Amino acid sequence: MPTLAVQRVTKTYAARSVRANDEVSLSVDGGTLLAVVGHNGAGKTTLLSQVIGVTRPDSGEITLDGASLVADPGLARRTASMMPQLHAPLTGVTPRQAVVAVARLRGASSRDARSAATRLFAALDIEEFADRAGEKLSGGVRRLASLAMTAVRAPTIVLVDEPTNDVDPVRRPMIWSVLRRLADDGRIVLVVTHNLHEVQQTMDRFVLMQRGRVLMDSTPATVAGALAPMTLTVHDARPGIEDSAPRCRDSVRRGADLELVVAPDQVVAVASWAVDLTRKALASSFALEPASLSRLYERVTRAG
Ligand SMILES: Nc1ncnc2c1ncn2[C@@H]1O[C@H](COP(=O)(O)OP(=O)(O)OP(=O)(O)O)[C@@H](O)[C@H]1O
Repeated sequence: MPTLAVQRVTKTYAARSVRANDEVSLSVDGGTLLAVVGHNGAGKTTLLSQVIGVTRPDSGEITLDGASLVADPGLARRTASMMPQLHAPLTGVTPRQAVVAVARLRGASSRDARSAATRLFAALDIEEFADRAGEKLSGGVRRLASLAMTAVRAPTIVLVDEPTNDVDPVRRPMIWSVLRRLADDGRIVLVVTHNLHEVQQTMDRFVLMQRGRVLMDSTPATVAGALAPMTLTVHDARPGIEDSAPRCRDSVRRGADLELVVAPDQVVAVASWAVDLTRKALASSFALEPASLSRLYERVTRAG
């Protein structure tokens, strides 16, 4: 299996003195679907563009099986394929022409390129748009076509920046299936996304970035195990009611709402307390939710 190693990579954009990546380190093996999550401006795209050799780190090293992608950006571009955050230029070409052309550039015969394109259009359910001029496509279909260009005859590393943006809820799982297949075939797949629910459902591992640094490097399964507590949100909670709450791990005010982190053995007591609050009109309603990556993200980024 190939291994991508990012070692203490730092990048500051001189124009704005922004330290976009600050000693970022991670190691990813082939077969891994890795999510890169974090607030806007956390440095996710900067990390990807250094892996593919478009941006050069100020310091640190990026290697694929020991070979430096920093010293040889040409190697980076040959061994990595990237779907950019912005739409791929599809003006004047159809998705089929674009995907076939990329496959041919990556060494496929004309026949193999055409059948690979057809398979991807079917997998993403965009066959009906495959021969339509790029400028006449909707934003979502253009993004799916861009993903097909990235995935066709993909090299060892696949980098994908916010693939599910503006794609409908029926086709979004198809995107994850295509990415999963790329990883299952032994590739290293890094996906920048803001969709934490999809990360929790589909990814092997995630790194959480904040202000250029890696705050967490974990797996959705670990998070689910470590976060056995539930969250109770009491809406329109009267000031001071937290004093009467049964024992809970943490409580925080969010405007008119009160949020409590509740251990499993306290769920019943806390739920009946919340029912009582609504009966006495001390709160309008409440919601009890299981632990989620979204909750963890909120907590970790607030603290970090
Ligand atoms: N070419 C550039 N020149 C100057 N500053 C830049 C450049 N590209 C990015 N930045 C800055 O570097 C920081 C990290 O940007 P980056 O695009 O890597 O973040 P991101 O995590 O991908 O954000 P988003 O989720 O909004 O896409 C931001 O403060 C951004 O404004």
